[in-house]
Amino acid sequence: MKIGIVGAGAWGTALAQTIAAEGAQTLIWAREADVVDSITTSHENRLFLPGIPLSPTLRATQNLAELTHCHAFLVVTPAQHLRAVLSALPAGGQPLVLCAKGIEEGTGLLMHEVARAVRPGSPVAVLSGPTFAHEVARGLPTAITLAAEDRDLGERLIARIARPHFRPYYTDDVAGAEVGGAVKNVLAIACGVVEGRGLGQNARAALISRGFAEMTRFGLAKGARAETLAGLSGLGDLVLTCSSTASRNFSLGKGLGEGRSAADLLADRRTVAEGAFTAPVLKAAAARLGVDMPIVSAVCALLAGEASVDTVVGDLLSRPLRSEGD
Ligand SMILES: NC(=O)C1=CN([C@@H]2O[C@H](COP(=O)(O)OP(=O)(O)OC[C@H]3O[C@@H](n4cnc5c(N)ncnc54)[C@H](O)[C@@H]3O)[C@@H](O)[C@H]2O)C=CC1
Ligand SMILES: O=C(CO)COP(=O)(O)O
Repeated sequence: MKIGIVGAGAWGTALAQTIAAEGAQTLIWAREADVVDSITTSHENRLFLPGIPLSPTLRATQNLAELTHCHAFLVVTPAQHLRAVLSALPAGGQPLVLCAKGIEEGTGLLMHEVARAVRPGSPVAVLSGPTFAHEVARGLPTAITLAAEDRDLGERLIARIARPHFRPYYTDDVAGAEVGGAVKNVLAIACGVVEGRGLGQNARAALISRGFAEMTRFGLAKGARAETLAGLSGLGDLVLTCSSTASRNFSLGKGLGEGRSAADLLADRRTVAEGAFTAPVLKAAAARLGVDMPIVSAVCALLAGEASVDTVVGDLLSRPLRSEGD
């Protein structure tokens, strides 16, 4: 199965490197000419994954039509660009493995729902978990969830992309895998705020736990299974991104906690902090479903500049005391 990678940010490059490292010719589509040039001539993605040598068997192109002969696509563009990129992919019913973590602005759709709308003839899978790109690209041990309703497709994809250091685990719970990845980005912003404002490790642990309760409530309302939310793509990724400034979402939150504005922190950046886009869409989706997500709402207020850090923290701390399971 020849796999084409669509999107050459940090994550697309790390996945391409994982596949190409064992000698398979691998083709990656990059939007930027300088990224194509950098991968082709220096075997490095200097813009999005600097300092990590890439396999010479990895070839980059700026022309999506060159991917026509691939048998499956790993689609690794940011969530808000998925629809446009899928529309521009060459026609064909190849399976799509969706790797973005987010919810679409305007529609509130999960990524697999966008893919089904744009390419109804293509089977869909989701790849999501605790996977910092720079670690995967260096060959450090990583486990990840691969979700597909069609078990046979899921197992064929897993057989194709698994490596000794890169272990996909199968589930048929596509919505569950996507909800975890989308929601944890917003919660990572909140944990970054705790770090930036110096609120302590207890507060961070409380946010992870109560954030996970929000993720679970929302996920169950979207038809996800609790076991998926407690797995690699949910709790696993939540713990990773809530613990490290290697996370762009956590770093964004840290800046907010230090008193900088979201507009300032997001201006001119080339890398994506998905939680900033997902937060307001998630808040609206939760309201439609009648799901209470106070931490997500607090992140929205901070991102919109509607309230100070101290105000949103005070509001969270003054909520009525309640049972843990509610
Ligand atoms: N970096 C990581 O460690 C991981 C990232 N992801 C997810 O992968 C997705 C891609 O993130 P990264 O590779 O980290 O991106 P990145 O932040 O490294 O690079 C930005 C990407 O956005 C693309 N882009 C910018 N404007 C665009 C447009 N108009 N149309 C299409 N593409 C455009 C760029 O070409 C580039 O590929 C995100 O949803 C992210 O949450 C998932 C797992 C790990
Ligand atoms: O999703 C990720 C790791 O699993 C990357 O997190 P950030 O997008 O916050 O950097």
